Amino acid sequence: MWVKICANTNLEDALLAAKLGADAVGFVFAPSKRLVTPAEVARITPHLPEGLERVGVFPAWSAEKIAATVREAGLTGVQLHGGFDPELVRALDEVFEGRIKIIQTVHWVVTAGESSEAEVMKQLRLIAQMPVERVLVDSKVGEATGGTGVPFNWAAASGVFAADHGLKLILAGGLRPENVGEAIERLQPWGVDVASGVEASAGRKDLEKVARFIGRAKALRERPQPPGPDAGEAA
Ligand SMILES: O=C(O)c1ccccc1NCC(=O)[C@H](O)[C@H](O)COP(=O)(O)O
Repeated sequence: MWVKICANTNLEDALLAAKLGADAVGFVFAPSKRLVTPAEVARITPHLPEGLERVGVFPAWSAEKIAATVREAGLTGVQLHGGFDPELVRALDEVFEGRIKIIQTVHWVVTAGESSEAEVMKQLRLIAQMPVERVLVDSKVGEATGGTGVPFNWAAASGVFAADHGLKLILAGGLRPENVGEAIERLQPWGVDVASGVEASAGRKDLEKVARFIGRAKALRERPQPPGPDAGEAA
């Protein structure tokens, strides 16, 4: 199970996530209580272990601005969190030539009486035609598109996660040490992602919560995937 500990704001927390077995750490460049600047991340990444993925979470910026931030901040991946824009994905693929992993975020709207199932399924079909393998499914609560701490309707999402769209789905939104095991068992994602659920306060991680979250997630395996370029990297 691939695990990303997101919304890091300092070296100590990012190193802790690495030490406890995270596959990736995230840094948020979108408006957030956990916002960091490229210069701040540039001071953190040189001190992280080689194999740890460093993912920037981006709002709807231009390809040029994202690429410049990737270089300045020393990132290995980009998470496109400001909506699905095929032109942006193509432009980034051209600039990075496969050297930087792209994660496309898709939002599941958390609103009473509504289901995002059809819309999310439609977006996944479109993304499957793009040079993107990884898709993060996250909660949208009102205007908040990340770091919400609110899970979406896993029962309604089970068909979406079980469908064979050839993508690596990463589950996010309201995960915590207490519910990540149930979430994995119900949806069998390729990976899981957490921000607020392992914090002591906004932007500060809680050692014990991070340890319990990673321990629980790593004890469970994802559904077997067809072999691809990433095969075997997230055991
Ligand atoms: O974490 C944030 O504060 C954030 C704010 C705005 C856009 C994205 C953000 N985080 C991106 C992530 O990948 C989070 O891990 C994901 O939204 C899950 O957050 P949480 O529900 O708090 O675990």
